[in-house]
Amino acid sequence: MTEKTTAALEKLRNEIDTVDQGLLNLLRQRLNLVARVGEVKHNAGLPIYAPQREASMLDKRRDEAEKLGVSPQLIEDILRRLMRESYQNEKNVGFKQVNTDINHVVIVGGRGQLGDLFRQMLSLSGYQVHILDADDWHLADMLFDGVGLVIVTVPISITCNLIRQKLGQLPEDCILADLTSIKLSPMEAMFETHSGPIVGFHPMFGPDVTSLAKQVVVVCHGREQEKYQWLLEQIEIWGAKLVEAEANKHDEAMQVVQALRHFSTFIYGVALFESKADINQLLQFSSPIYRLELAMVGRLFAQNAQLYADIIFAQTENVEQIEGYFENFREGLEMLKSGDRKLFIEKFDLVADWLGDFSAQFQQESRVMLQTAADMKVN
Ligand SMILES: O=C(O)C(=O)C[C@]1(C(=O)O)C=C[C@@H](O)C=C1
Repeated sequence: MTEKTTAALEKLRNEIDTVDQGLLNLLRQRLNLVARVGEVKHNAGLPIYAPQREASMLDKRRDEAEKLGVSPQLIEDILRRLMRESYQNEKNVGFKQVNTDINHVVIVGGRGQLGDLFRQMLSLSGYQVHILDADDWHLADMLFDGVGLVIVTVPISITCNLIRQKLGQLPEDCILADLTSIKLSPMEAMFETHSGPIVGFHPMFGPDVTSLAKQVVVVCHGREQEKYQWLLEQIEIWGAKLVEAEANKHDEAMQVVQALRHFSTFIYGVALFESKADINQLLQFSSPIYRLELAMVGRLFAQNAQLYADIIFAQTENVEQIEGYFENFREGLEMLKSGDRKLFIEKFDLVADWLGDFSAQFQQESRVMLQTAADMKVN
């Protein structure tokens, strides 16, 4: 069925079209300027992400919007979206190479998604990168000859053995780094195996990101930081934020952030499957927040089972965390069975108090996400 219209409406729509075309031309102009910014940053070795510039620009545009009777949130949303585009475009120019003296780089496990992302970023920065994957070990001696940096990014379950068994003969001054999502045991393995510079990283994002701008990379310092300082600077030029952590503290946090989270999502998927839920129908009746929930579940099962098994089975402490969670569930179920609404409300208030200002912050963040999810809907 065609939508109803009137002559007056069509006239106004024509004017809107003209304004939107004007916006398009302005976008083109902005993209051209951003491309030039990319060149300048590339030559000067400046990071792709400039948080202070973003904050001051957003402040000014919000003030100006208010004076024009435009919602400040509207201009902020638009500019944030445009800046996401900028990260992408500035990346295409490549990045300044911080260390031009380093010999070639070898990524062990470089055909995995994360390895490939690091290969891309290092290549875009002018480094000579070689991949060493499961089938390439016959080339190892040749590739390790004179190597300046070795990055290990293989499944967690084989990381430590691989380091101990295969990386004992690296050149003394070669930097040995890993990208494993737990840090204590790989760091121990690297310390035992290699006597030169060592550093552990955990990139806190999926390999499907299009730019590293604003992404967090955890760094666990190992040995001879002065020798790998350039690599930290290089990662910052890619736009990522480095967060320093001690390996054991990092691993403790991962029990909650990764193992508990992914395990709950996994069980939720299992429950949907066991109850033979009709996903189409659920989607039809879903509120925006439930759509996000399904997106989280769907995203997990769209990926590699081995990867999630690796994360969930990585630390024995994960079992304790999950057992604790199971106990909370059991108590919650008792409360439900006995119809104890009072207890529910008491617990609810307790948690809300404990979250404090974070609840308001998370509510605001989720509001933006829900609105974005609603914008994506076509009918
Ligand atoms: O001004 C810069 O440094 C830019 O790279 C441009 C721009 C933008 O699109 O306005 C993009 C990324 C930065 O984080 C800040 C601003």
